[in-house]
Amino acid sequence: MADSILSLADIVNRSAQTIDGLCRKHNAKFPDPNEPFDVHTEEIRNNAEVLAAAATLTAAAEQLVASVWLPGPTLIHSGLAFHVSAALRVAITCHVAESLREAGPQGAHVDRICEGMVVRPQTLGRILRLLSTKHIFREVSPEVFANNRLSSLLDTGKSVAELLANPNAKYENSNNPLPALFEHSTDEVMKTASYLAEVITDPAMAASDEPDNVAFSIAMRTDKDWWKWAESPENSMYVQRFSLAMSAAKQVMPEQTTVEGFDWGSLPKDATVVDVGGGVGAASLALARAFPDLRLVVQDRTKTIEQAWGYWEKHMPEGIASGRITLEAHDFFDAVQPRGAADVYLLRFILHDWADSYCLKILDPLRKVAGPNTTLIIVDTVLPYACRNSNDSDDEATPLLANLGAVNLQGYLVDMQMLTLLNGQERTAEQFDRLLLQAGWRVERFSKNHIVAKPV
Ligand SMILES: C[S@@+](CC[C@H](N)C(=O)[O-])C[C@H]1O[C@@H](n2cnc3c(N)ncnc32)[C@H](O)[C@@H]1O
Repeated sequence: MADSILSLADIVNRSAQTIDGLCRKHNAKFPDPNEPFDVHTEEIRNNAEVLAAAATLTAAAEQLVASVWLPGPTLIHSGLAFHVSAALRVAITCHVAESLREAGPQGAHVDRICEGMVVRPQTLGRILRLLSTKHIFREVSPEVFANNRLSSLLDTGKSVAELLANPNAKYENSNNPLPALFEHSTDEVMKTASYLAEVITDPAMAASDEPDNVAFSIAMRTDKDWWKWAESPENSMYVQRFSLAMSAAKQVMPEQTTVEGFDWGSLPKDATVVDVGGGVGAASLALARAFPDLRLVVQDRTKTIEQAWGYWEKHMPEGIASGRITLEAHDFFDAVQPRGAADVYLLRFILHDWADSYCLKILDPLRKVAGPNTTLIIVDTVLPYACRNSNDSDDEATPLLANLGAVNLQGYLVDMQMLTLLNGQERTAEQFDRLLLQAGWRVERFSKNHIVAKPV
């Protein structure tokens, strides 16, 4: 057997022993995959040392499977993976996780899960068996399914009776935004992704940076870009779901990371931070709470700023009343930045929505008015290469993929989402360096997905 395979198996084994040792040290039980998700039993997995060992184990185990299992079936699994996505959407629309929560640990027969719904038991049973094979749900006995840790994340917390009475309100007043994220991903995002090959082999579409000339345009039969499409009243169902989906996505990088991602305390008293495309101002709110001396300007599209008034009225009315917080409708493609030379321009999850040519249009007005001490802070995922490069200082002897494969897959999947929905992209550090230099900004440092730049 190849040394690399033995070495991967050894990494899996040693990482598992590390986790076991840490669990004993902290007198904790590692979360049982067959029990529903619960923040208390998850605590040990979030311990930094346990998380690091779990990441190494996951990267090694996934690479081991790809190295050992038959190449044909391995590829077929990737080629047909969309069936798992489609099945996941069915489980959500048929309220299976809620039904199985009500059934308890012994589970429920598929006949019972289907009660009150159009779906046929023999069909849903096949769909749940596929998901159980992917460790989402458990088939506890033939045709009887129960929730497990993964499937319980699909539970909105509502009763099945309530959901059947009003299925369109599934996400209203739910504390769990994950089902909305998965339904958004497995509906319009999945349909959109299926046109990627057509788009990148069509000479006109392939050469286009336009956000209204993408796979999404074909899938949703629209000539509007995502932003204008989302503002159309007939798409309000998608937009509500998307807003909730984004609150789930934000859990991965909460506003607090921006409070910690830069030394805001080093700015002069009363420094002005312009949150360009700041949404309703969630990151600005976190900054305003942590640094009472900052003056914050939240700029976004007119419709978003209309919502922002209610948001600030609820969370920090005194900030608006004192003039410390300014809400401003402003199109970031306008040639003039109305705030002039600010101390900081913050672009949080903005550039990944756009192709380079559009990013330059956003960055140019900021560079024109920037003073010598102005700081530009970009918050976006910085994607590593899948190979080692000359800047890497880590262990070259490890057989693991340089980006840890499965552990960091999400960034590359979101990159595809940006490409197909918006003509946007997640970028590598080198791509950020080049783009920002072209716009007249020099990167000073990269730190935890916060890119700090100064005028050239
Ligand atoms: C991915 S969201 C990021 C929001 C916010 N920065 C955050 O971190 O939560 C992108 C934001 O860009 C805004 N946006 C899109 N096009 C815009 C434009 N032309 N001018 C100003 N804002 C725009 C959207 O309304 C949205 O709030």
